[in-house]
Amino acid sequence: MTPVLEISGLRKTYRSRKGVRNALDGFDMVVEAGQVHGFLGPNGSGKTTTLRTLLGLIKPNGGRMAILGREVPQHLPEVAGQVGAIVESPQFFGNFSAELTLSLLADAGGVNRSRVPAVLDQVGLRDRSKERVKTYSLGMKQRLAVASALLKEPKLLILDEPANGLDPGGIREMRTLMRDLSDSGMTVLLSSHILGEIQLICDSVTIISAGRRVTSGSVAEVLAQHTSGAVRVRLETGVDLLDAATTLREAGAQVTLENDYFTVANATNPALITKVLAQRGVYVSELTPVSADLEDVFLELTGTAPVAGQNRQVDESSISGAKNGWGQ
Ligand SMILES: Nc1ncnc2c1ncn2[C@@H]1O[C@H](COP(=O)(O)OP(=O)(O)OP(=O)(O)O)[C@@H](O)[C@H]1O
Repeated sequence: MTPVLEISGLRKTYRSRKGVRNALDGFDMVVEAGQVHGFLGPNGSGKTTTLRTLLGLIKPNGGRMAILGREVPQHLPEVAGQVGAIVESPQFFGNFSAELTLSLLADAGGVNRSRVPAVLDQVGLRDRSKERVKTYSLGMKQRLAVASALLKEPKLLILDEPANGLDPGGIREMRTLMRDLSDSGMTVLLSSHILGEIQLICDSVTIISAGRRVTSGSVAEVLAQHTSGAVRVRLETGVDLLDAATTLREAGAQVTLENDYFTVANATNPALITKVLAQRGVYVSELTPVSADLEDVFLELTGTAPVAGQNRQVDESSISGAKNGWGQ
């Protein structure tokens, strides 16, 4: 099936009196149909530039982009009707109700007003739709913004930081809304730096750093590729943890002592731990991989600066294997 969104080798250079900045340095991204796709990156990594370029608001310096199989910006007029986007926080008139706001937006966009109650239902604002927008919480205003993007029944919905500034309740509502939209068959591209949320909401992710993709895939794949590599070790009760840790350290392991267990970093061959300890008559009662969360992966990957002028994506770089079982 044709991906809903394909970007390859996208470049954008900003020139100012202070010099030249490569905001996008050969960026690649693919979003498959029906996914809620998280677009993650630290501040200034190029997320907004990517989304604005995709929507024809900025002219790229190179690369290729396609939405629903059509090259953009050349064919943007043909696909624009199938893309809903909120890239900058929309401003609403506080004295208008949500219903009036959406009705006027429907008129302006050539959409039948009969869509208004439907989108109000979709975002859960039907009950409050006759109240003035200035009485709304930030979360409700965000949902109104999403409602405005849903008026034309898009196949692809692009949201830049939709959970920004929301309290936990607002984030939960936004999360439910994203899932409901995805269940209805829509593809959602969500830029965010709220990693826990992305992990909960998204099926797949692309992580960008310094204008390049540093990893992509399903959330599970990304986490699996970047397990912390550490294992947690518990020993039989009564065994001296410090002694056992010293034994492992002497054998070359990186050991961190905790209260009633220790962790061994980069343990590519955990059997080595049991073997070294058993040779000293110490037996392991538990050996568990320490799982990484998206935040660990994000920090690890976005901390790796891409090499200037090198065009390939960072996740295509070769990763050198562990040599001695301790990952060193
Ligand atoms: N109009 C501009 N002129 C010059 N530089 C710009 C311009 N817009 C963005 N940049 C620079 O391009 C880089 C990418 O910015 P962009 O806004 O795309 O990042 P972002 O990932 O969306 O960041 P944030 O999460 O802070 O919104 C940054 O270094 C930014 O300072």
